[in-house]
Amino acid sequence: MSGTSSNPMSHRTRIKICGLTREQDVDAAVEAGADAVGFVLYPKSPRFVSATRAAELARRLPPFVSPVLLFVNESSEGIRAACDLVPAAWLQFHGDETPEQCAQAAGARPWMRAARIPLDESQAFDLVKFANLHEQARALLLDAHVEGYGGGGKAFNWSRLPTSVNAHLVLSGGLTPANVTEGIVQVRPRCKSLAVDVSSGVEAAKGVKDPEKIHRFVAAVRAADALLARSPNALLSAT
Ligand SMILES: O=C(O)c1ccccc1N[C@@H]1O[C@H](COP(=O)(O)O)[C@@H](O)[C@H]1O
Repeated sequence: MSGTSSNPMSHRTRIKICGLTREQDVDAAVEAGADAVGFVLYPKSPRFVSATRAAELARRLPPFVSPVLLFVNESSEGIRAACDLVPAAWLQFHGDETPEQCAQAAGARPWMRAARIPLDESQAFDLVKFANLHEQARALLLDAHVEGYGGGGKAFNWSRLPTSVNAHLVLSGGLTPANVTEGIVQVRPRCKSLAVDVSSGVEAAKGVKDPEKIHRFVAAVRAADALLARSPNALLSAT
């Protein structure tokens, strides 16, 4: 398995803005250039929306901006019902689901699996093994291991990741306009392609996005893309 930093697919970092609950926040994410928007269908989350509400918000999306339905240990009936309401959605499994449960619940739909990476660096996490276990996932989302499963605004140490992972990765966990450029520069050379996912880092309050932070986040992602276009392995070769 080798890293694919020279892969032209990897030259534009995709952006997902997650935890949307309001029309104006969906519009702000689209207007800023998001490729995907996420709806949290986990009742314990402060960003929870029902499947009906997610469908209502998803109907605002223009072509080629994908809705993502985020589940934490949801029943297969619950997942199926939500998918019926938001037919074009990607699925994000962010709980304790097994690879088999994810694949079975998703059926033909594209899905990604959250890997919850310990903040305590004395605890090991084998991402290559995780990728092999989840080979049917279209992407692996890397988040910090926080209480409540996610949306904790905490970043793990990106330099702990293996130098080469044969998977499409979605970097998340505590990303902000101030740190996302560095996150991309650190992680993109290690994988097939990279997207980033942010929730807390572009909020004014839990479940309420700040359009100005969204714009700054997107600008910081584009700055990383420009940096990597000039020097694809800038950070890895310096370490
Ligand atoms: O947003 C939530 O409340 C949430 C709840 C349960 C699981 C995942 C959740 N959000 C996802 O967590 C990561 C990191 O978010 P943050 O940027 O650190 O706030 C992200 O993928 C969210 O989609």
